[in-house]
Amino acid sequence: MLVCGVMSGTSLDGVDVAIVEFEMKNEDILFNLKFFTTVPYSDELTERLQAIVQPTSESPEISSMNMLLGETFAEAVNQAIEESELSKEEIDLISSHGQTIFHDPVQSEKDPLHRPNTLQIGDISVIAELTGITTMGDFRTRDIAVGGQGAPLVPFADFKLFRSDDVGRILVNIGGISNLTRLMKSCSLEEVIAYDTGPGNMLIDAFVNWHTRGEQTFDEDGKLAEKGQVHEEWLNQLLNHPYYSKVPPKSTGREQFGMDYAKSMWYEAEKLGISEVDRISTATALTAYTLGSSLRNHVEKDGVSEIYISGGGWRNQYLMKILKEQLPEHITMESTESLGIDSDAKEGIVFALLGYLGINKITNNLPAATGANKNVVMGKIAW
Ligand SMILES: Nc1ncnc2c1ncn2[C@@H]1O[C@H](COP(=O)(O)OP(=O)(O)OP(=O)(O)O)[C@@H](O)[C@H]1O
Ligand SMILES: CC(=O)N[C@H]1[C@@H]2OC[C@@H](O2)[C@@H](O)[C@@H]1O[C@H](C)C(=O)O
Repeated sequence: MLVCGVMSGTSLDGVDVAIVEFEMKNEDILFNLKFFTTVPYSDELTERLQAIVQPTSESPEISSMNMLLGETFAEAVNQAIEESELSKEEIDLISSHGQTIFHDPVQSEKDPLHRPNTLQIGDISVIAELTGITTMGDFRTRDIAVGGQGAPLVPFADFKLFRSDDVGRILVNIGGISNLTRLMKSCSLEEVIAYDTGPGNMLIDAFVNWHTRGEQTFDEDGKLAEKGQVHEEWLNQLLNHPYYSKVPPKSTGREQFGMDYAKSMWYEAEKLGISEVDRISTATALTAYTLGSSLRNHVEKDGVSEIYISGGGWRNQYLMKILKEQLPEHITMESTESLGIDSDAKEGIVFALLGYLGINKITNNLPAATGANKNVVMGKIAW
């Protein structure tokens, strides 16, 4: 079966399209990435989305953006199919994550009418109509409906694709947020541990944007962070954020580590007289330390010896250098490319897999990672 996975992450910079062939062999799922591309959003679209992901955004804008993103995703898929030289008739399914606009998966204790919720937009009916291909999407709500956090969803696919009978592994993705999946040697699905560790590139991107007055949107290869000094005292204050000491399963996003938090950090640093470049170094260290301390917890007690990184953070060489310094020397840290998976394509492949399972009515959530009270088939379909 050929599935086109469509992923648009928290960085709001574009949409990834991965065309993947799947085959079920006994218990194993075999996959073959046929084509991958990233279609960047226009600057205007990124700006609009940055406004829409704020909790103050209004329903008319969100509702209209739902339709516009449906069109954007459909165009990206049509372009990918054309470039891949496959024909539309060969593609059995589009599986689209959508763009997360809001994620609030914990029941409020104060408001009895509040409900755990998550919202991914980019309407699947529009995608199905403009591509002519059956489309699946809106995965997370089904997991929330059974008491889960609706995130992270990647660990289920990590288990299916990377679990080994020879070695314990941790898969890490550093996108806007960082997350990890721990797969002990020969582990069962129930033994998987996975959670968001905290910020990934999100704070670094915001700081670089402000420092360069909008000229740069990220710290290319970590060059700016490398120039500065980590401000240890401020870093220690930042490490007191309550999210880091929460016990998994846990997930986070812009609601905790987005623009409001970045702004409060930036002004706090200004008051403390910390230079802009040192703020970028310290934000980079915050990502490395929080991820590093979570990794250490697992490598030491769970017999893990291999760590594989995906997501844009892999390209931030300074971040990777200080992350490596956090780990015991015998641990190998490589990109998922060494497992045969392009690190940028990984999330697209994962959503193609979740759709492949969903359309075959096979459960595709992982209660151990999301906290759900049962296994369910996530995803809605537009034929
Ligand atoms: N050459 C580079 N040097 C440093 N950082 C980079 C480089 N290339 C990409 N990045 C970082 O990677 C980010 C994009 O990562 P990615 O595409 O994995 O995020 P995402 O999928 O949107 O997020 P998430 O996985 O959290 O949903 C950019 O915002 C940037 O910070
Ligand atoms: C609600 C939401 O979109 N969460 C994203 C986000 O980006 C990274 C992290 O926060 C993770 O929890 C999740 O995405 C990946 C794809 C996941 O569900 O595993």
